[in-house]
Amino acid sequence: MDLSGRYSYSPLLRWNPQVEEYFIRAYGADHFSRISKALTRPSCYSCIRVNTLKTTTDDVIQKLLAIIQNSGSSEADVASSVKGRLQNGTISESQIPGLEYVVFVKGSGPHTIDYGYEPDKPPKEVIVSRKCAEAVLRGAQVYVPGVMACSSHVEKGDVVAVSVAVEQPTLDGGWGLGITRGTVLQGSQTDPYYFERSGLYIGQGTAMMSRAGIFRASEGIAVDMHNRIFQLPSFYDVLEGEIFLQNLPSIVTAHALDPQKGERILDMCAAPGGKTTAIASLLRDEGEVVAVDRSHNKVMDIQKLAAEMGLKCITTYKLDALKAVRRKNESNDEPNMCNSKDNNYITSQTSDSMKLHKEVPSIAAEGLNGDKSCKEKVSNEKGVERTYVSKADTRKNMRRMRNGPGRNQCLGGRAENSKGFSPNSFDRVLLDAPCSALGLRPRLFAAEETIQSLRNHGKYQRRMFDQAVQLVRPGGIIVYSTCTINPGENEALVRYALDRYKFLSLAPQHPRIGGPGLVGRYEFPDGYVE
Ligand SMILES: C[S@@+](CC[C@H](N)C(=O)[O-])C[C@H]1O[C@@H](n2cnc3c(N)ncnc32)[C@H](O)[C@@H]1O
Repeated sequence: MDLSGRYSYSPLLRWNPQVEEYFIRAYGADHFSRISKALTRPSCYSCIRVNTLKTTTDDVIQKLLAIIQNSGSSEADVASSVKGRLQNGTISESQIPGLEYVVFVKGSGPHTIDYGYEPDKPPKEVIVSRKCAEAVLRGAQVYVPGVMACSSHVEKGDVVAVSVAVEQPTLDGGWGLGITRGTVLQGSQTDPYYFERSGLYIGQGTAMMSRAGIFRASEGIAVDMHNRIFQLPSFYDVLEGEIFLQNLPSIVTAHALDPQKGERILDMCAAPGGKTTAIASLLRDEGEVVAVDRSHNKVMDIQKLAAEMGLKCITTYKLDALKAVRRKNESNDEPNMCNSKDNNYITSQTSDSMKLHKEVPSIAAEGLNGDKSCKEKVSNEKGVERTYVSKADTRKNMRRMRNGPGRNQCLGGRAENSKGFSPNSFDRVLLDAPCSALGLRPRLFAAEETIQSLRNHGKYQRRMFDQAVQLVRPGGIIVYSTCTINPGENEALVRYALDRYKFLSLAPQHPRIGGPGLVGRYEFPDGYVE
């Protein structure tokens, strides 16, 4: 029997049938099929944003080359782990105008792997969960919790083939993983998911524990992946504070916002802070970036990243972006709504500005003729005075000062609560909205999203956008971005914004990477028109 197809990597992404039909209608069958296939693979480039406040692009390239060559670098330990993965890699400075501080490192793949199959002597195997496999495809190792099943008699040091169990249809019409953790594999067709795992082999590795150890331990590396389908460099812990690994569309999003020194910027859904720190760097740390997120722990992550990158102009708050506009009775300021009739906005829309990057589409909505009054409020000081802190929070803070940090404040820091901000109080607002994330890759399963769940994302995003519009000053800029391919969360939001807020218009964006956005309409079976 020819089993070369079985021990290969040729996944087919599963979608909810209605969602698939909707995307095919939006993109066309061929284009959607290419998108769907591309989503199953990692990007062949790693993208590094250089922290130009601490170092230079040339310096980073030199250091990375030194690490690869393992030439007396103080990061020798890391070097040895990076080296193997970078042998085929090339490092280059971005040629995109304005993005000279971005470095690309090329990976390779997909590679064909010889799993050593011989008739009647199948290789020893490990099955991992889908999430684990997606991480492995991005360059991670196989950690103990990700292992679902393992051949009998696997000992430490054995070479194992690694495949993935992807969700399958269940009898009740849903999707499930019908495999019990700890299952013993026989290498035969009676193994769980035997046929379903055909074409889902993601590489070969060395078992770091015996089979018993893998299922007894609660943490640690189970399989050291030495032979991968995709070889991507891993820069975990390398040049900390000097570089930040970030997808190119995220870097472009910060550029689209075009922050200017001294401005006051709001990042409405900021954690873990990738775009916040990109904006602060573009400001050269001069101005104020107010970064909010609704999760306390995630706000702490932003603080940690800002400290690591040496950025001081970032102020963080825990805040629900749906309540980002301070209520009138909590403010002394008279709200100066930017949609008041007195504001004489000019709407200019060019077809050019509809060319949105698909992975992270963004619009810059600009009121061209607004007043710039909020500029003078900007300083490099923390913007605590601009946010309302309740009496309860003040009491809590005093208690904390007396008693020291609580369990959640183990870093010594804390996330200040905010009750929101005054209307028109920001020069620019980034709304990097929570979304269906259907543009993130590699992805091995996509059928969990339904038409209804996609529509709910859209509703949530529109409510957030309604807040963003109020917070930006007349003449200011809003950038909206997602990491999904769902037009209902991208182009449809842009349509909503322009229809509902006549004073908004699309603004040019630099740099512009990718093609134009989609134009059209879709009528759902329930009559809903998008
Ligand atoms: C796409 S991620 C943001 C990524 C971030 N901008 C970056 O570049 O690192 C979306 C974030 O929105 C946050 N979020 C979701 N709902 C929120 C809400 N109602 N208010 C504030 N943040 C929210 C999530 O906690 C998550 O961190």
